[in-house]
Amino acid sequence: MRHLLVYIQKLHRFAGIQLYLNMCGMMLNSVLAGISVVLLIPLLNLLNLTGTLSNSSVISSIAKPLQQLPSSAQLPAVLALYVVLLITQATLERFISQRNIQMEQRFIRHIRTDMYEAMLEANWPFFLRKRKSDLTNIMTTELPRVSYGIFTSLQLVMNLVYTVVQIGLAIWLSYQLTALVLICGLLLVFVTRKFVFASRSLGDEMTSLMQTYMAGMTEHFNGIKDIKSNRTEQQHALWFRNLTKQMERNVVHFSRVQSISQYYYKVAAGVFIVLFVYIATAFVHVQPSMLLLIVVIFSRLWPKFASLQAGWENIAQILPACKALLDLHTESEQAREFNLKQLSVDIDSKWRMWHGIECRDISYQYDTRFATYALRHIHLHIQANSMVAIVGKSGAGKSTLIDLLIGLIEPQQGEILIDGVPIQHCAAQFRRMVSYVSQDPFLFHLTLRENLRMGAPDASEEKLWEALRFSAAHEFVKKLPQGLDTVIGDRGVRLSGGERQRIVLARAILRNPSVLILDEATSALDSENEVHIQQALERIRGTMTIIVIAHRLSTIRNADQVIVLDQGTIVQQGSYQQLAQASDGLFSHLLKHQELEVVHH
Ligand SMILES: Nc1ncnc2c1ncn2[C@@H]1O[C@H](COP(=O)(O)OP(=O)(O)OP(=O)(O)O)[C@@H](O)[C@H]1O
Repeated sequence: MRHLLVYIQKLHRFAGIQLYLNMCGMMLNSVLAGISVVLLIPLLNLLNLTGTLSNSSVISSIAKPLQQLPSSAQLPAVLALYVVLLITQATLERFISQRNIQMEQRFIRHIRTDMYEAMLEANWPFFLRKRKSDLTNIMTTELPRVSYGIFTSLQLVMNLVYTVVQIGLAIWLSYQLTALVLICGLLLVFVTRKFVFASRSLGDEMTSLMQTYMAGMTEHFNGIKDIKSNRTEQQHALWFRNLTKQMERNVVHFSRVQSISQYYYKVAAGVFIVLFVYIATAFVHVQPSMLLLIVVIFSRLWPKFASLQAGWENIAQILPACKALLDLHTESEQAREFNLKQLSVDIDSKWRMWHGIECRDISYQYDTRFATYALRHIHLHIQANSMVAIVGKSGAGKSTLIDLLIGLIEPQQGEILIDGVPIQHCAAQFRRMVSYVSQDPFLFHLTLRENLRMGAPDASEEKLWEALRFSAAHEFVKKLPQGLDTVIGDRGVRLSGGERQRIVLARAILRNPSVLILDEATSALDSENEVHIQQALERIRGTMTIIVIAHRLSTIRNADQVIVLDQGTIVQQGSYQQLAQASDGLFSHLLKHQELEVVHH
């Protein structure tokens, strides 16, 4: 419940006076509904149905103003008032429901944006800990459940107010019978409380089923090529059938819980009405006309009791979604690395790195609970505008070192300085000046032009082609039927791996970075295109710092400095020639191995 209250407080802060106006409107509506019931009294009186009761103080105090009118005008006046009341109530209800929807949608947008921006502001370790599908699930499934819960609870409050008003009215008419109804109501709440607990645990189950569903869908469609080429469709279909069966059971179970509790209320309503009539006539001796009024009031009140119960159950069912959303929000806030709104103000777009990057005795562990280090005691200096290559076997720590150098992760020990400034003080600024091309180049489902302009929105057409020429991509782009206007498929799948790499490389160079990082960025290229890119890198050499991770050692022949990593430590460092000549070193071992591979091919 605590988690839901946090969101209701947020709504309170967000909507302010609007929330109270809407609630006042809803209350006014309940009062109008109550008045329309009270109007039945003069109506019954005029129709001579109140009999001896016309002398009662309650009836006469309501009927008195009417007696001022001529007797022939009394019935039309009451009927007209009744119609006016009904129209006012319906108009008010329509107006309030419109205002509520507007407020609801604005608030949903607010919590959606708030959550999305909080995640964008979170640091990289936050994303390392999270499954992407869980984040998608929260944004697509849990968030609407939360907003539904918030407004269901507001509705619940209003129903409570309405119920209280109607109870007050009933007490005024007959406190004995009202007390009896309330006791019956409380008894029913006690009996049906187990349905609220059941709804809560079904809500828990639904949250975890939806997480599994979303994770499964993301994985299966990402790995669809593997699934199809290895003919594992059947296992996946079986998994899917089982999971969806559980989801179906969960929803059916929840609706069964709700229908049982509603059934209890309906049966109880019938039994109680019979009991009231019997007790009222046999023991309390209430006049039939008063009894009729009370039956009218309770026949309106009882469905409200039933809807209060349904409201509780709905809220109990969405509480796990509130907890999941709030936990994620708190976690992303704790992992915040910058303020999105402040970012563009703080960044100096002309900033360049002049001296270089220095690593002083850095060590890094992905999981501090274990004694395994991804990197250990790294001392390193990368001169500004030089070309540095990082080599090593798979798992040696090359990508981890890059993540540290650009401040995506922080070392547990040691420090990294950019032009003498600790990276944690200038990471946002520094990363703006870095172009990073990863092992798995990512393209958005947009046109080639939009993809290229992602990092440089103002780049001219000429600059785009220049960048494409740099990455040896201009010829294949020219051949595309719509050239730069070609929409590239989901993650750019309509392009080959090598073509994708060249487009991402063009995008990286368009930003005119101060530091260009190529993490296996040319691994999918044929040797002809790789030579083109090497020549292009030679041309820009000296104008920016270039850091290259490469398995193909032929590509780093011209590097100023080669760093050899093994099991998280630097085992060799120097120029290509120096390292190649050190025959007992790891580098010449790697070199020999690759020469052998070339001969075999
Ligand atoms: N997110 C992670 N969580 C836990 N351990 C990780 C994570 N990423 C990498 N590691 C571990 O850290 C070590 C270094 O990994 P890293 O990816 O930096 O190596 P690499 O040299 O770039 O390898 P490759 O050439 O295969 O990409 C490896 O032992 C790897 O298992």
